[in-house]
Amino acid sequence: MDTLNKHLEPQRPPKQQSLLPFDQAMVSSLKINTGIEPDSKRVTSASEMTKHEDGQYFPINIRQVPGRGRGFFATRNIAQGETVLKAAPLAWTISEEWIKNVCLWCFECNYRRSYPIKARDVLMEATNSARVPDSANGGATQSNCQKGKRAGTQSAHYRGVFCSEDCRHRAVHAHGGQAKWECFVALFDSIYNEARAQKRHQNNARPTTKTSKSENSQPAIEISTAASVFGSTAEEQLSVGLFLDSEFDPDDISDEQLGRWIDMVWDMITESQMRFDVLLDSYHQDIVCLVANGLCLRSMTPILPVPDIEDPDCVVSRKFGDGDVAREEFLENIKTNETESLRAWLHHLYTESPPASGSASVPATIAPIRIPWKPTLSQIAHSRWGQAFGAAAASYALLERAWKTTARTHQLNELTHSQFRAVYYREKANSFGIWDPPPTYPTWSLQPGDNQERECIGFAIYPTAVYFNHSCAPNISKARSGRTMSFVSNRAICRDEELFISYGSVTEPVSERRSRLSEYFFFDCACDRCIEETAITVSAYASASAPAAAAAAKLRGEPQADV
Ligand SMILES: C[S@@+](CC[C@H](N)C(=O)[O-])C[C@H]1O[C@@H](n2cnc3c(N)ncnc32)[C@H](O)[C@@H]1O
Repeated sequence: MDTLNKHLEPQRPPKQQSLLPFDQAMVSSLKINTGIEPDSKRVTSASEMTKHEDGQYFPINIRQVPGRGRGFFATRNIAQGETVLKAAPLAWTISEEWIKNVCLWCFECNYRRSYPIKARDVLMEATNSARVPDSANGGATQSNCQKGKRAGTQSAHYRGVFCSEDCRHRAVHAHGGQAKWECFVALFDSIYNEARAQKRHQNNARPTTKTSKSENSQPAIEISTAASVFGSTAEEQLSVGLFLDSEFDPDDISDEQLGRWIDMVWDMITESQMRFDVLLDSYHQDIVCLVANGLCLRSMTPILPVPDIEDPDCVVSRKFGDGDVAREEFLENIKTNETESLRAWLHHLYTESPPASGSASVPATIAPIRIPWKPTLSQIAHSRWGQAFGAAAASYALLERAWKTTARTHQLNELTHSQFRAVYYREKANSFGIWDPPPTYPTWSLQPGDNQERECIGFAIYPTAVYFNHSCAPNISKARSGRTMSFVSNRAICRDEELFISYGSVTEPVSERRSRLSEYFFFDCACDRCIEETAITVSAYASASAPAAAAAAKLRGEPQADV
């Protein structure tokens, strides 16, 4: 979404993010049980729900929109500057770069010095009752963990901090108490340890396998690995028929088929125990931490009923828990973009700009024609999808190793690739970058250069806020105060109007905006501004390019003539 920003692949992303209509089958596949018992104290009962001072809930509800899935709509007229939603994060992570300077709970950033209260202090508190004062540490205490480290026990790499005891207590409580917090910190520690070990290994061996941040980067997955994965898949797994049929049309393949094919590839990888020696960049390491946090938190929250979007009192219309912000306790309802990303790439593969005669400059996104061909393995591995897939597989490999290490000392069930993917592709598509200084209304405008003045200090998923669709002329702006994200109207909005944020900068020409959204968020933007500007763009070509005009008509939802 806005900052959904930081979700570009494979390099550390510029700006943004993505969701499918809710699928009941997905819920079952998501009943993640990591072995941590649900904490009944965390259930928010209906009686605990509070209303705004004026007795109103947030003035929004969710409706289905043709071509865009679900979206937020105004349930009454909204004045400019009104807060339409305040959301609390369900899962979050602070980037390693800022880990000692940003409070793990309130996201307060102190660039000048590290905060004194360490996440690990909490971890060791229960297991080592004796704590010694540390006069050199601003009055904070030094745990036996640190003493143990000097005594030669396994070194700890996770350096998360809190700005105050209050924040520490809130975080421990939110994670389900001391024992679960210890498990959570131990898991993060293992992730950091694994990542460092991998870095050392790579530096000693072949530094060239590093995931590059540049545009024409090395594939995140090595060609030889890709060949063994995609080779057998492409040749042998005919049930889906991907890549083999010269008449292949990506639109003829259902989500279910694509999903089966993806499942198959993941099964092959895990069954072959293929080792992904891909060095993850810091962005992907952040995402692994976010997924770990999501899996841990997910495992300790009760399975709540899925909201009925036709119900005017559905979950996002309420405000409850955690002060005065809306909080939804589950991830199931969030849209995954796993199959969408594959479909988008297939489209990219099988479409091409029309021939040069009179229409060379028509943007490819609005004038597709099919070119039947079969991509080579190298093309697959080098493709945006191949790279994204490689990064996902390497992320899973890293998390799985860390998970196993943690399971030796903490109660964790085995992690499966389905559980990982269910969280990974939801969080990756829907999380917001946490920018510092925080965006504040009304100055936050996402003009070019805005983000250059800010640091992306981490990522967070706000499940109540994932229903905002994108518009290149948004009527909602974001503002962050601590960990709370507020959504504020930037103009008067009429009852029943859809509410939009922008998933990044909206100042570029229409073709650039649309290809960026397509490339990184896997959708063809169907916002009013794009439709209007595309129609204008296309009318200039209309006489020369019938396919372009037809594509624009398709975009506008008009009946289509054959192209
Ligand atoms: C963060 S989600 C928004 C909620 C989503 N519509 C749902 O049903 O859950 C982003 C996804 O919504 C859809 N979407 C958002 N804005 C869109 C737009 N302007 N045009 C077309 N699809 C859009 C895309 O499928 C995108 O991946």
